[in-house]
Amino acid sequence: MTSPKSDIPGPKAWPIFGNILLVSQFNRATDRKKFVEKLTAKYGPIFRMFLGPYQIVLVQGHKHVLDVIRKRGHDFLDRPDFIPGIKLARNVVGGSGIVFANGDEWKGRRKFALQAMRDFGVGKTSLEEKVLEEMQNIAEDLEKTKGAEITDVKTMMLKASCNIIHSLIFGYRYKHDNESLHKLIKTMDEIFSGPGPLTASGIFPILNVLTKDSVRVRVEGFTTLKKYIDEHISEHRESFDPKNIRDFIDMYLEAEKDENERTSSLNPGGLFSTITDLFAAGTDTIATTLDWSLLFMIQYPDIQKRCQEEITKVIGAGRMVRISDRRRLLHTEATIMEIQRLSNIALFTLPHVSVCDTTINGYKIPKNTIIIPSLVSVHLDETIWTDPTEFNPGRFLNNNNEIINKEYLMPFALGPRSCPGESLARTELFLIFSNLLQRFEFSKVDSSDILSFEGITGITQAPSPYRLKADLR
Ligand code: HEM
Repeated sequence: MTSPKSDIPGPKAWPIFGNILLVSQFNRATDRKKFVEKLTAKYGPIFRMFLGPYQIVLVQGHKHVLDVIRKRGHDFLDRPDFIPGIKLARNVVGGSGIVFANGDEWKGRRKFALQAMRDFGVGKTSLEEKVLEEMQNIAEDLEKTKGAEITDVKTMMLKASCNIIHSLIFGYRYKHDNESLHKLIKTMDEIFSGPGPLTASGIFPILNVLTKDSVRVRVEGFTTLKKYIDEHISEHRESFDPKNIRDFIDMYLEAEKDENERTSSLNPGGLFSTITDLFAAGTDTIATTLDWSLLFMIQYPDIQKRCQEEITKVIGAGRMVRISDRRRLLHTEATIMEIQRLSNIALFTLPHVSVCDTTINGYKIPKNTIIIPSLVSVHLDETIWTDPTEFNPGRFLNNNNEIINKEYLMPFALGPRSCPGESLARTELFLIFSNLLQRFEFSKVDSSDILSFEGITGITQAPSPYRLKADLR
């Protein structure tokens, strides 16, 4: 039995198992950034590991990341749907959604989701009203704290981000104290907070027997979620009126009538898995970014004040900030950009796969190699940014206060697999962040509190626990 071969630098790989322990450690590391830094110091910015027979190549630095995701994005278009753990998840869910789909299924569902977001959301007053309603609820939750210590910003934000997706998909929202909303958030967390499919149990699913409890919790979570979604689909089928398309499900039911669409991508399994993907990708990401935002604001009160002064000058206190104000709130916009650059809630893109034999920086990359482009390596690349670890929103503004330097800011990735929720996410982040600063002054509970900006790797890269207080301005 021989070891797997590759001309890309990387640790010694064993027959059959490759570097299975190392890859599992990578996926389970709570500080994945540091984990990768250690390997980079040894093997350089492009290195490989083997998960059993599958080669995984980590790609770092702006030049190579851009090459892989944008310039030659179509050579690295697929997801690793050949990994047994991903196949298994697809069978449990009954379809592959968008995130882990390939080929026509992926194309059809991604196109459909983008269209649905355009029809029901982005750029529409209806979405703006939905986000502002959630913002109003967050403000009420904050007001109730009456300036006392707050330790769980994320849960507060999750209620809002989950409600926005819920409303786009199912047509209605919950009050923030509603039990069903809390249950839905908890179920999502149970399903998605594990280490993902690129682990030992992802290629040898039999190992799941050893981690029975976490698998049971996940399967129970999926069953609960499936029941919830199925009930909504049945209700929608009964009350469906083609003249009044209310939400994402109605749109899907309309498209599903077309035989060609149904046989390719828009089948019932596809509907369930696509809804699951949109919740999974669109809830935690927004809440975590908002969590980081407030952490940065209490660490940098001068920058918070700069945004507040801008908001007061341009809008005043008499009305809420609207999306049409964005072009006039450039300091606030630059601050959000800098928060995204430094928080790196997605350290890496999702795994890509080479669809043909190709190369990266002269290294041979055979077809079906798993590629992990590092977004954090671009956001902290010293050849692009001056003092990359410094929090400085001014780097995104020129002397005329115009936005600059955005081409290397890529929290949503770039290219054909980039985040289809980017416009929705940017709308949510801008409206919630600016309206929060308009109303509240955020500060440390005790001025001697020392805050950590290292982050903890989970579904996304989240801030370490911190406390803050919110006072009405
Ligand atoms: C701050 C918020 C968000 C960030 C930073 C973010 C970031 C990302 C990143 C880095 C990817 C991987 C791209 C790649 O593999 O090359 C991705 C994929 C994806 N995102 Fe987002 N995202 C956010 C919010 C959302 C929202 C609100 C939605 C939808 C409602 C969404 C839906 C998706 C989907 C469906 C994919 C998979 C795309 C595909 O495979 O074609 N995301 N996102």
